[in-house]
Formats: sequence, structure tokens, C-alpha cells
Amino acid sequence: MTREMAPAFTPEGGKQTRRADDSTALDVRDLSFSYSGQPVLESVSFDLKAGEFAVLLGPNGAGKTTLFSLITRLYDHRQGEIRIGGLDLRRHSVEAHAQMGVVFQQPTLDMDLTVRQNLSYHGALHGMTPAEALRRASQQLTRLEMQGSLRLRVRHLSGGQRRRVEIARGLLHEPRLLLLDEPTVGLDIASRRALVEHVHRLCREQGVAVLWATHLIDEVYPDDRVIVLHRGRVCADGGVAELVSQTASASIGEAFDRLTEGEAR
Ligand SMILES: Nc1ncnc2c1ncn2[C@@H]1O[C@H](COP(=O)(O)OP(=O)(O)OP(=O)(O)O)[C@@H](O)[C@H]1O
Repeated sequence: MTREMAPAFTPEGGKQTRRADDSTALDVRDLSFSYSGQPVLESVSFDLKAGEFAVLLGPNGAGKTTLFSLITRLYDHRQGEIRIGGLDLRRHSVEAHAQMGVVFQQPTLDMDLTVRQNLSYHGALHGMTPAEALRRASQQLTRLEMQGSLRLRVRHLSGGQRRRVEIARGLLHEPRLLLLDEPTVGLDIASRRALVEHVHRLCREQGVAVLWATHLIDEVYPDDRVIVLHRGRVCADGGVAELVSQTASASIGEAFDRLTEGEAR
């Protein structure tokens, strides 16, 4: 199939109309957004079940960060609906936020504080006592193979270790949804692989739903669900095998290339 013939796939109709409930961690419905009249997201719809891992795959400029900015309420959405654990983000913003952990594209740890201080501060913001924050921090860090790092200053950690601390922080308040926006930016290949592996495991073991935004095809695992965002629209949503077959491709890389008309390269 030539690139020009590549079809634009949309998620199946049933998925688009299903309402959020307790088993739905994230529900995005007909979400549109513009910067100064310039559309960036157009009628974006998808949902994520409890404990589900999905890759939000899109080339640079597809609208991934804008989507995250709307889900985290850095920007307000006027068109469409976002529900977290069934809670409408506009009407129940505080409760919805309490169910969400975020790792932003740009690191946000305080470099001059220790890991423990960074995590304690986050715990306090979520109403935890210092003892509770420490207990949960130790638990999360152990899961991420970062036990023993509590007393270290963030400045002295590697890029991959800092990212893991950010993930531990994002999970400290035991959210049902974890959003990661291009979390491997700036990491070497080994650290990237380790991070992808860690987050898949956390998803399986802790039942947290994960939305992992990336433009890097090698971060997609064979069993992942992939939501392809292209020029502000969801142009495909399904398992790797499904997308490969729908696009008559030999690999998910080729499928991504076809779905994004070569912009992914
Ligand atoms: N604050 C802003 N004002 C105006 N336009 C913006 C703003 N932020 C992003 N854009 C534009 O919106 C589009 C989507 O950008 P966005 O950062 O959401 O995409 P992305 O998929 O996250 O890309 P990347 O992988 O490069 O971060 C781009 O065309 C970008 O130039």
C-alpha cells in the first residue's frame, strides 16, 4: 500500500459512546482545543480502563502535551468532556486531581533537596503526615529499584534515576491514573528501556492506569494499546497487532508511518 493510500482509522463507535464509571480511569469525549483560533485538538475521544496501559503515540506537534495540559487543567477546556474515575474535571476538579499522578515532559524536582524532601513535600500537599509520606515513598522507591536513595540530593542522581523519583512522586498519593509526557526525553537507551519496563510493571502490579505519551516507536511493547494522535485527531486506537493489520504493515513502525503520512520519521 502506498503512503497516499493509507487509511485514517478511527476508534470503533462503541468505545466512543461508552460513559465513564468506576472501572474507567480516564474518559475523554469530543475534546477540541485551539490556540488563538488555531485548532490543535479536534474531537479527541478515548477512554482508559482501570489498570490499563496505553501509549499516546504522535509525532512532534501532534497535540500530546496540549492534551495533557487539558487533563491536568493547566488549560481549561471549553469543548468536550474529561472525566477521571467518573468525575467531571470541570465540576469536581479537586477530587479528580487527587486521582491523578503526572510526570511532565520537563523535570520538576527540586535539585537542591533530597529525594525524601521532594517526596515529603508532595505528600504534605496531599494531606499525608510525614510518617505516612515516608512509608509510601520507601514503598514506591523500592518498586522502582531506588531504595537507598532517600537521603541523596536529586542533583547527584542520573537522569534515569530522577525520572524514577518523579514517577514515585506521581504515585505517592496512590492515584488511579498516571500520565507521563515523553518521560524518556534526554535519557540514554538503557535508561529508556529500564523506565518503560518499570512503568509496565507498576501498571500490572498496582493496577494504575497509565497514559504514556511519546513519539518514539521503540517504546511501544507488542501487547500495548496504542492511541495514535496525528494533527490533533485520534487516527487509530487499538492493540499493536490490530494497527499493523489494519494498515497492512509489517511492523508498528510502518503502521505509525502510514497513519501519520510520514511525519513520524
Ligand atoms: N502555548 C502555545 N501557543 C500556541 N501554539 C502552541 C502552544 N503550545 C503548543 N502549540 C502548538 O500546538 C501544536 C501542538 O503542540 P503540542 O506541544 O501539544 O504537541 P506535542 O505532540 O506534545 O509535540 P512535542 O512532541 O513536540 O512536544 C503545535 O503546532 C504547537 O506549535
